[in-house]
Amino acid sequence: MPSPKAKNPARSGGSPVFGSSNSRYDFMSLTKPLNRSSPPHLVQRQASDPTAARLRASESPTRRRGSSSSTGSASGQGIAEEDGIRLNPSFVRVALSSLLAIDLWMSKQLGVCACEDSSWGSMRPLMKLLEISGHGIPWLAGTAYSLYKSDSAAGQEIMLNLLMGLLLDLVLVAIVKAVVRRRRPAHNRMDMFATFSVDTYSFPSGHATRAAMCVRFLLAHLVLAAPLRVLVLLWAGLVGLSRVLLGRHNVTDVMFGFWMGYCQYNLVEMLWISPQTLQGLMGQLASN
Ligand SMILES: CC(C)=CCC/C(C)=C/COP(=O)(O)O
Repeated sequence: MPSPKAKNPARSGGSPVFGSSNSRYDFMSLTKPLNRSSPPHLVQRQASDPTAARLRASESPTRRRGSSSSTGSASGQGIAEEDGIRLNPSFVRVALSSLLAIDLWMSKQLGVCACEDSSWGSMRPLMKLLEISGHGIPWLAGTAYSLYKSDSAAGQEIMLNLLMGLLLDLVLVAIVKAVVRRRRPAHNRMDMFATFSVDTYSFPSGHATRAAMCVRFLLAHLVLAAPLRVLVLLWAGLVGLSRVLLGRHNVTDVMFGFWMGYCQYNLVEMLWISPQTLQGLMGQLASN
């Protein structure tokens, strides 16, 4: 993830390319030539840098092998061979770096409601309303209340499983956020209510996972008229979009979040607690 710190050289010019240092992605200049005395993590960055690769190609092992014969240095040849390996940056790494660069650029362009004086700052209250509609607290409270109020076994079963799904979502998102540790976009104003400490991180968007999982859940278990089904889908899409417009997330955080939430629903189905399972569990608890 791009370091939001002003130290970042690419903020003041140069093309954004990513490298990972301490699990963080930073900008680096494409225009700087390869520095042989670079620390190892920078050398690693330069390996994924196509321009740097071109620069290195101009001193490729074949060329240097010729020049090394003039110097006759065995160690020089060793370095050339070593560099020969670095000259083949993996296509996946380059593609990933480019994707991340596009992601950062797009997310910055789309963060038009990040603060009141942003270009679409007047839409911020509406975006924050969408944020609240996808927040964990109203969903947990609403589901727990419906479970409590439900007087049919079928209704209780559905609400219990939705509650379980919501809790599972919180745990899984917290694990991924803690592992990936991608910082929120620099233009985000951290004024969200009721967050966990892992919510300082942005990958994946918890709102997007919850929205995707809940939408699948509701469409599968509630009998809704077609216009309502469309509305539910639209709501999820808008929650995802609002995350980027508010500057809370990069586009990939939300896209991955939607995918993760979609998959989480499969997990909820696999772990489905039926009245029989519940009775069995209760029986086991009572006998222990
Ligand atoms: C306090 C509870 C129950 C949930 C926290 C919900 C929350 C604030 C998630 C962060 O969402 P994003 O990752 O989309 O910003």
